[in-house]
Amino acid sequence: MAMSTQEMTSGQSAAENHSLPQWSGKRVVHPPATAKTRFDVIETIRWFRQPQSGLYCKDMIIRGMLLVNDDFGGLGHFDDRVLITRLARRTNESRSTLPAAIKAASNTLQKQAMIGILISRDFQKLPVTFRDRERYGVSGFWHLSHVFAVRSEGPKEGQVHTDLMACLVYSGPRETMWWNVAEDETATNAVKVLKEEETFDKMFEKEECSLCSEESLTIFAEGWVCTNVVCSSLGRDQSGQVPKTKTYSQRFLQPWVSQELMKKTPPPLLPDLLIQPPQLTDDSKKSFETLRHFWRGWVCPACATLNRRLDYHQMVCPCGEFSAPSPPPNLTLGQVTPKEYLELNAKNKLPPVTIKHNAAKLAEQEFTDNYAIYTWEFEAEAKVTALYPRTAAHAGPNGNDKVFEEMQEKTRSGVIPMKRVPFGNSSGLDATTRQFGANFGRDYKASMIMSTTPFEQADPLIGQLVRRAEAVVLGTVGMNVSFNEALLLAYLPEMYIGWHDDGEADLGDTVISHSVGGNCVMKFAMKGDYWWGKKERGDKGKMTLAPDDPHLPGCVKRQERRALLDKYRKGELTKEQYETQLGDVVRDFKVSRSNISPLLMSVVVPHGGYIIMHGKNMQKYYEHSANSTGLMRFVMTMRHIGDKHQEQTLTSRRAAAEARVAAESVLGKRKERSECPMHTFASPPSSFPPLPESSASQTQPSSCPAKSPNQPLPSHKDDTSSTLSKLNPLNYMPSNISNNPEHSEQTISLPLSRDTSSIPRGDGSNTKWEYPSPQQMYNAMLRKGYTDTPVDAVESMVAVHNFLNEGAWEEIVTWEEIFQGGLKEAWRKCSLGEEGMRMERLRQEVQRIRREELGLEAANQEDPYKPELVRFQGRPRDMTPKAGILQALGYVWPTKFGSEPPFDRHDWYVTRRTPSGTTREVRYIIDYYSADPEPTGEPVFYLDIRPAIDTPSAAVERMMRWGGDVWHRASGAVIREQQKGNGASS
Ligand SMILES: O=C(O)CCC(=O)C(=O)O
Ligand SMILES: [Fe+2]
Repeated sequence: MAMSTQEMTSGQSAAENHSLPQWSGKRVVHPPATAKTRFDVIETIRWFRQPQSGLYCKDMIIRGMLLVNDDFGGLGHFDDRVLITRLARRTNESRSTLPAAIKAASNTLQKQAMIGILISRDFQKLPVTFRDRERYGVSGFWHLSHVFAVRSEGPKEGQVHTDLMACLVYSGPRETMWWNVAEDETATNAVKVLKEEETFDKMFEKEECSLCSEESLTIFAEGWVCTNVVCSSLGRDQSGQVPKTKTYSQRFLQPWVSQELMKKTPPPLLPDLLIQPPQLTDDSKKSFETLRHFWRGWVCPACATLNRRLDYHQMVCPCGEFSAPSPPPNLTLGQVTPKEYLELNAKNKLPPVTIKHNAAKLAEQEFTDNYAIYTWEFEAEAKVTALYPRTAAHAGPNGNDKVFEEMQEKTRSGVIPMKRVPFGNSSGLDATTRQFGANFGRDYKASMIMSTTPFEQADPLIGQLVRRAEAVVLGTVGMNVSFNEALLLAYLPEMYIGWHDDGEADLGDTVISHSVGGNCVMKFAMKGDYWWGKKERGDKGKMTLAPDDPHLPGCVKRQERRALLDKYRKGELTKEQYETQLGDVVRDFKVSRSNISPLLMSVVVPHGGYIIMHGKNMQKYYEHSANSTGLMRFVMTMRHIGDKHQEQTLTSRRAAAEARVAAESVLGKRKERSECPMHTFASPPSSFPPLPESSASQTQPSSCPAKSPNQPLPSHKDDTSSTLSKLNPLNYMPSNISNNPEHSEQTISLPLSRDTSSIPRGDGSNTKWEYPSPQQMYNAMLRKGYTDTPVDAVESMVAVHNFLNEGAWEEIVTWEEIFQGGLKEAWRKCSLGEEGMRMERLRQEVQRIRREELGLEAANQEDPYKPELVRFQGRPRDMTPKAGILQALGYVWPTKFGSEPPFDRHDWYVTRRTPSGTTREVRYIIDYYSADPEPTGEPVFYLDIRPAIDTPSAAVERMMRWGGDVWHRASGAVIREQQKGNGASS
């Protein structure tokens, strides 16, 4: 088993022979480093990758261990010189990494490699010798002397644990070790160095294993066990039994270390971090690479504390003695993205896509000037659309390159602050995200705890990218989504995001990410629960198979599982039998991600690329992860959180056309599917939308449902229109207005249902305009800054609003009935007078019903063209005090309104079919007036509605009908009658 010194030395890599750490020319000796918790060590020393596995393995050799509190296990033993600790565990129910641990332990033994052990200062069971030195957080280095397994019965019937145990012998601190303390006589003397002629073997009684023929040492006081890590009777005695009592034999615990081992040069434990302190000046790639650990942790040169790195911008030690602002240097794309990828893009070749298990099939592909667009489908209604940029999408003042540059500047300067934040609750309180992040819009709590910046206060770049992403989603997957949340992540080298889904409750189905800077590899897999069988928490928190295990298309052994489930449902199997048999069916299925589920697909996301996850089961059944490969990468993922049903497939031709326009400005012109991408690339790049100069470049909202991709997100600063017009859903009420309570002080819950108006939409969709729910109305008011809106007034506000709009529409329909047949016909109708026209309408209605009863075709003139409302525009006048509106809308009814000017004005655009059969748009002007309220307290409004004088005929129309403006009173019937009596209605 033993190797010669020569072999051992040559086994060490040159990289491990570092010189001693230097801090500003002064050697830090005492203490070298200290950490309070396991997480501090893990965050600082990249070797210890995970909080749960305090082992550092490299090349399948154990190089370091981390001990916190009692985590060396119940079977452990710790005295001044001997440490027995668990390396890995396996139960008969779980698939674990035990074989890998055995291999690593075996290699470590064979190479007699030294193991650096770090012990947190919280460690309770430290023996006296170490307690003195515990403040260093580092115990020194140790050798692995034995590895053996102990099998024991678990708490459950039939459950068997196999613990892989390691025995380590203290080899003392060494001069050349970085953590060397000046002199530690106690510790050094504690090690009883074996004489040259002594060997390990001579110290122990041995037995030969009947299976592997290896001689093993007596470990337990009661007997021998085979300690050959590759023997199948590992941990058993000669009769094949697991020893019943497990007391370590005193002889086994005797401290010793060989002369040979003492001669070995130990590897430094923190080579990069300590030897290469951050260089903050040079912006070359080289110096950035040398900073590769600075995202993790750093050692304070003043107090030698291991500090985690949470802030993107600076390092400040709690000791108060040291701080170093360390913005990462601005990087060029050549530095962050492997050259070949940039060239691949330039040549218009796609980055590689790996599909495993035939799990995703290529459903669609499309090419535009700026992107190649591929969509893959998973079997259970989930899709991934990837957009690979062409050079056109990178170049120019507005391309992805510029976005990357601007991102760097804004995150460096702190305009967009990036922080690492605590995870949710899954990984322990102390864990922080493996990326820097900033959230905008709604809270996104799926995997991390992060404060959020409202869109209105966010840097314009964020809004611009959100709008662009919305256009991309519209133009590619045809979804009209208003994203209300954007998570910006920044990845430095070695940063990543682990397996997760983006499926926060009530999260929209479509999630898009836009990546700039370095590449990343994004992976997709079915969630383990669905792959192996859907688990649920049963009695006493125990996980059992869900009786409705969906065995999705593509899951492991689907047919067999289905058959078993059928039997179970028919009562032919008990739940236990079903679970056992299902376990047997899936047990031996080999997967690449041990005990989770196999990789379904992995894609390279290049600089400028978009990934759209969509389909209703994407987040439910599948999960994804992303590993960045460049030196720096930003990715913004956008989601719609909250309102369900916000995403609508574009049905109308008009909406689709508008979407196309918006999308085209980002994607460029579409290419024929058959067209070769190499070929189409030769065409000149289409105009790319400009980045906004600043927040001042906000544009007025347009009537187009497809937002301009460069339009920043709404901000109340520029909003000068009245409350009424802001709240009017027909008047650009933001389609993404939330239908959930947003205001922490909202104590009364408001209805979420939305009434459908009687007003047809003029977009060819054959649908009616929808009014906002009271909750939406309230949210809209809060968004506009009217935070003192009384909640209990909102429902009446909505009612009044809807009523006003219905009244306005009724009036417009009347105008249209008169004038759509042309002026001549209109004159005939007008000459009948108002009463006459009412009679005429009644006559037509009776005729229509009679014809229907007789089964006759509707007569042309009896089935007039129904006008449709295309769009609205609020044109409030100066005097629109908010208080007046609130009063008018029903909270505190004022006793007098007097003769106030109109409190709001709208322009409504309506379709009209002319006698020649063409359709044109007619504009109506509506002035809203309020009047004295009813004695009962009901508010009274007047709407003055007339066609705008956009054309000479409109002027004639107005004269013809009234000879002037008409007052339409849009209040209740009683009021109408009363007004009529007073002669005020005409
Ligand atoms: O880094 C990426 O591209 C993935 C980000 C992601 O999955 C997320 O933000 O949820
Ligand atoms: Fe995600």
